Amino acid sequence: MAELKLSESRDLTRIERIGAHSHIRGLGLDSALEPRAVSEGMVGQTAARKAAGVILQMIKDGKIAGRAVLLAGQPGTGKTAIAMGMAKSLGLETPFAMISGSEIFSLEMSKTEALMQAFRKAIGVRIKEETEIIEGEVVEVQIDRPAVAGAASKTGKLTLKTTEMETVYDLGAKMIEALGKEKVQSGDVIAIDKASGKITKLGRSFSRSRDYDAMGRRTQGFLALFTGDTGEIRAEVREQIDTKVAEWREEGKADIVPGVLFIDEVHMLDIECFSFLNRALENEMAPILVVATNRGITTIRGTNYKSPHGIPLDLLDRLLIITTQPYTKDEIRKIVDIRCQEEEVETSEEAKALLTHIGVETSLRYAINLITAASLACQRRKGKLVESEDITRVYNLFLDVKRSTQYLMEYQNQYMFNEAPVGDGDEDDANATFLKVNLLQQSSICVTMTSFQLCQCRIMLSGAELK
Ligand SMILES: Nc1ncnc2c1ncn2[C@@H]1O[C@H](COP(=O)(O)OP(=O)(O)OP(=O)(O)O)[C@@H](O)[C@H]1O
Repeated sequence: MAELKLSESRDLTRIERIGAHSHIRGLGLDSALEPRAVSEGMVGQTAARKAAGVILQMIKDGKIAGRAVLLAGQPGTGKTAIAMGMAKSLGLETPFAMISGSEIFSLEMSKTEALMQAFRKAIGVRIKEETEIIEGEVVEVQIDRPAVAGAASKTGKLTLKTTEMETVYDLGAKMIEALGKEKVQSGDVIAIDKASGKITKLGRSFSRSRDYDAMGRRTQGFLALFTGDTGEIRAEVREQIDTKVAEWREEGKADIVPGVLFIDEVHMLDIECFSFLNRALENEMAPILVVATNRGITTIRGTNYKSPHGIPLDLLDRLLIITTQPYTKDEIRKIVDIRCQEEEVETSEEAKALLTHIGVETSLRYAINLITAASLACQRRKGKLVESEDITRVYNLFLDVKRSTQYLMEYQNQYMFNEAPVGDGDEDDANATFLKVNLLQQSSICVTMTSFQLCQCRIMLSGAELK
């Protein structure tokens, strides 16, 4: 029974979720910030990765505040992947906060408060603490037991050996208790924090030649984010925290570490938020703002004006813009390879080639999504290697956007509230134009599809043209 439980719990702990970007481990740059073709899970997109690397260097140097970067590009061209790469390269010491533009509308607080909290999450305070640590190998612990129980508190002696010398320390009741709790015995290697009396067992000494620092002074740093996760924070509380942090900075007890705030889908913000961002970036403690969008020229939310990416021109003017480019077939193939590995799906070369073809004809995301689904299809037929037939099976089960749109166009009359262009005759209607453009874009893709699909597409196109 006990064995069963053990194996059950072991299985449970082995479950690891694989996210859309879990294969990204950095930006894949060398020490001269030159992008390697395939590195740290990153493929291609070299110009954008290099530009992101320069920003990263600026962040690491800590010399700039309030810079903002825009990652702009078509859907699925790796904008979020690059932002994740930046986050991974920064390491744990630099805060990285990530939100999606739409999140700020769904929280129980004002939009600007939500943005303010996101900003503060991306700013770290490193508090420097000088502590005295004694580290060494325990030679002997000697505890004097009081003659009558409870008559007086315990005392004792601890002999600690370092490379240079052996030192005997007098022990008080607190230290004796701490040694007991850690079950410290002769031969253990321990560290004692003199200020708090905390004892940490580092291990056992096998050879007595190890080097230890006795009374070494170390700077212990920790990062405390001065933000709150629960509801609105009153302005006074925020001010009090800021005053305290300013005091610590003056006394040299703390450093401010501006990190990175990444806002994905930035076009979802509205004019008030954009105005807030303009202002917030002026602050000397402001983090680096990285925003991403896949929108073209579109309406700025909250206004009737259109602007590139739906971002007001004054904010756009402050942004360093990095564009991402569509992937080549070869790059898609490499990303498919990496994802198959990441999702632990053994896939035949032929199946990978088919996935690549699908990625080129539909979208990279769709191709990636088919990997795990195809692996399930493979398991069903008790196969060991995902083959083209598995890919074809799931390709027929799950539609990509283009085939789904085709289907919609065909059966639109049977749907509720459809606003498709057929028959309404209004040339200015935005939806109609969008769908028409969509249809026209599909025509080139359909050519490579089956003759049945090609025929369907022609019918639809002629329908759109007829109107
Ligand atoms: N250069 C790359 N190297 C490795 N994987 C990538 C690369 N670019 C994209 N991917 C992967 O492809 C998928 C889609 O990319 P991603 O989500 O980054 O696109 P995006 O540009 O943010 O798209 P959208 O505009 O739709 O948000 C993700 O799983 C991502 O990790």
